[in-house]
Amino acid sequence: MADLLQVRHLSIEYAAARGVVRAVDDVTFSIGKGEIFGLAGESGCGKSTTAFGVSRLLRHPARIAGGSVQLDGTELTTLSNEEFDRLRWSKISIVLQSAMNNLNPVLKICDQLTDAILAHEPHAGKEVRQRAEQLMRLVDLPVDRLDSYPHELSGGMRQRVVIAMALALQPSLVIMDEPTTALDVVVQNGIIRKIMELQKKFGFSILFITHDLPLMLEMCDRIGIMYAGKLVEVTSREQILQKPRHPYTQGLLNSFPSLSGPKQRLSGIPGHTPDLIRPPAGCRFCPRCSQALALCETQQPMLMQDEKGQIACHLYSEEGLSREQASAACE
Ligand SMILES: Nc1ncnc2c1ncn2[C@@H]1O[C@H](COP(=O)(O)OP(=O)(O)OP(=O)(O)O)[C@@H](O)[C@H]1O
Repeated sequence: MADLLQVRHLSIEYAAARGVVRAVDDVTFSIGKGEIFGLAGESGCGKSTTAFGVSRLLRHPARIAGGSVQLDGTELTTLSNEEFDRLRWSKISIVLQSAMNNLNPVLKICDQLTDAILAHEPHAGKEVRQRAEQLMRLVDLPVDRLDSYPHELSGGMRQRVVIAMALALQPSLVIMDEPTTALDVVVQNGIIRKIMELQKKFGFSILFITHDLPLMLEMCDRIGIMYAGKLVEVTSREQILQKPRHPYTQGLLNSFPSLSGPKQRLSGIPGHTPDLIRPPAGCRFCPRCSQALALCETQQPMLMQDEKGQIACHLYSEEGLSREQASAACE
């Protein structure tokens, strides 16, 4: 699968009163054309900051401290705001959890949809209303709701409008950060089914962020697991379901009830995430890891590629294994 998005060694910092928070640290991943890629990890691990970095939504005190983000070969981090505005909605769009509350309360839905289209296609003219009607049908909303104001729609309907807006110009990448979290489960299911249907129909790629790991495992082709600003494992849904490798991925999976199979006690992960202003010198997960080697305390594992995906863990590195064997031989 050809890559659509390439994120390379991306680092993002927040200048906080206590010091510099490196919320995203040397993160590298790619998303193929038509692929659904998920980012998972505990609260505060840097998922949203990564998504904001890719979609150029970072605001002071955040800044990109290094790395590159390429969309279809175009470097996004160095584009001027005007240049990026031309790509927003037409190549890359974003659906946030709070987006349904950010619709302009004094504009009818029709005006919000047509404004989005006209901003990129000023000559769309009369057909723009028809395009808005098509978009409403696309997300299963009654066309007469075009003449409603946002407060006249339910939360689920407003989020469908936001999804329609995100798809209005047929972007190649849609970033979805907790797109259904604020909605009840039934409405949530309907919207997720709709997103999947539209993704199949139009073939856009998705960067999907959610705390709902079972949902992510259902939706995504590949998943990146983040811990304390670092990517620790990137692999296929099948690999994660069958044999998660990183101890953190294993812990994360054990924190959620299984979708199938017998009921099991959830074990969770003891301890808490480190302070990102002063992260541990070695592996950031080491203080919470039941499988840690001596090396893990002092040396940060690199993200390595192998046939199963990418993993940053000394349990899978040659150096980690050889030291382990050497110390076992001494005992
Ligand atoms: N404005 C800010 N100033 C300082 N630190 C910030 C700021 N915004 C976020 N952070 C820190 O950056 C880190 C990453 O936050 P981010 O919101 O990206 O994580 P997340 O994984 O998306 O979390 P959640 O799942 O809760 O949304 C956290 O440690 C957070 O405290």
